[in-house]
Amino acid sequence: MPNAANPVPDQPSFPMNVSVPEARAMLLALLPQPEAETVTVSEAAGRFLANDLAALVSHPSATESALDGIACREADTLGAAPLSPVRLKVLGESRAGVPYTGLVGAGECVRIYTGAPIPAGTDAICPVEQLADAGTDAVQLLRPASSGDVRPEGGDFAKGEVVLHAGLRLTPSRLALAVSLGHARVSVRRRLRVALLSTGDEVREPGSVLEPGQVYDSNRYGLAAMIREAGAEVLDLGHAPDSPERLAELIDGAGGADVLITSGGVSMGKYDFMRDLLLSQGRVSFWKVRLRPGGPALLGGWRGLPVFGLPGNPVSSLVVFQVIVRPALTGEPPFTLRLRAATPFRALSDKTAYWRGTIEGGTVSDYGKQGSGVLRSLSDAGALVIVPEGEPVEVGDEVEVMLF
Ligand SMILES: Nc1nc2c(c(=O)[nH]1)N[C@H]1C(S)=C(S)[C@@H](COP(=O)(O)OP(=O)(O)OC[C@H]3O[C@@H](n4cnc5c(N)ncnc54)[C@H](O)[C@@H]3O)O[C@H]1N2
Ligand code: MOO
Repeated sequence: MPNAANPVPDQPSFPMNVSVPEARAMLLALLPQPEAETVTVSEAAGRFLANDLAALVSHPSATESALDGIACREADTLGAAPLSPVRLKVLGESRAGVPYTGLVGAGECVRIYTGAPIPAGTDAICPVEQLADAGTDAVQLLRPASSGDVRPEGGDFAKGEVVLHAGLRLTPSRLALAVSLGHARVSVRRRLRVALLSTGDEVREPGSVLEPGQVYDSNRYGLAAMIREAGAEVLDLGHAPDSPERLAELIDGAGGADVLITSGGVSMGKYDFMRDLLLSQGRVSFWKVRLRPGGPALLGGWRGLPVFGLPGNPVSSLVVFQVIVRPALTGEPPFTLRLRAATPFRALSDKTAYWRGTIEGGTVSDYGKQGSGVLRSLSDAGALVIVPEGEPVEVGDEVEVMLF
């Protein structure tokens, strides 16, 4: 039945009840590919690579020791044991950055430190813990030296090898890798500019005094943090009251953004203006996605600007961001793992459910309070359990889980 307050057209001009993958793909199709820019590696943290990165050097740059000890010939040390130690003559030392340049022969060794190149003629390491002192010029090995404690030149990557691929996000470990490949500056995509607007007469700034029925604008702050975590820039448009005119004015202020994300006002109530505003002055690409929480999500456009309308319920807005918007902004599919269910999880007949779950001992349990207004469920539970349409989960079943 159409709702008299905010009727849904009998024959809507836009798709309704799209699937989660369809919603992601439709949003992705509206986002621009930001230009490439060259920045220093310090500035590149969290950005997306525009080009493949090849190694400018090999790592290790020489065959080197993984331990502090001595470098020698493995064949000389076979059979070494505490009761039958092998004695080797010490010729000198090899330090990281200051290699030993001579040749090591049979019955000889060189003191060596972690990361130092192994001298010519040697192929194995014996750590200091397995050496007995035999004066300044000799050592006794209490066990054979091992070629496994040698790191071969280029064993991590070889000069010229493509190690990081275009599109990858420079996480801290990848940034460290880019530096170790020899890059001081890298070509990355400009950060997407995401305008953010929350709506609703009852929504108030943190720090203000609430009247009954009012709520703090938790969505806008949570979403801003999630946008930044996704590697994008936030253009904070603040908060709009339930007035289509004021909403339109504020949306017009999103100039220069690549996409606008709004919170609230997408459902069926008399004061839910987002859909009709886009229909009358912009366009609607879809309304409603087959997921819970977050079913009333909306995608459309406003004078060339893509607009994604998140539902106002606090859990719904953050979950829809994580499940649909983040993958489109980052190009990364959501990271999921499979765990056994320690409790049953209910299925919905026509929607994928993202129930809050608690992970313990390698299993996941129903958090219990699954209401879309129970914001603390996301913080307490820490996981979203993905239950496909019409497929209830029994105890012991494997389920797909997103960490949150
Ligand atoms: N008759 C129907 N009613 C509702 C339906 C429906 O299908 N038929 N869908 C429900 C679902 S599901 C959701 S989700 C919500 C989404 O509604 P809106 O996007 O229109 O959100 P609002 O009405 O503006 O607010 C809902 C709720 O969230 C609180 N809120 C809003 N903004 C914020 C904010 N920035 N920070 C914190 N909390 C916020 C708001 O006070 C309300 O309590 O609609 C259901 N209704
Ligand atoms: O999708 Mo709504 O989030 O169920 O409350």
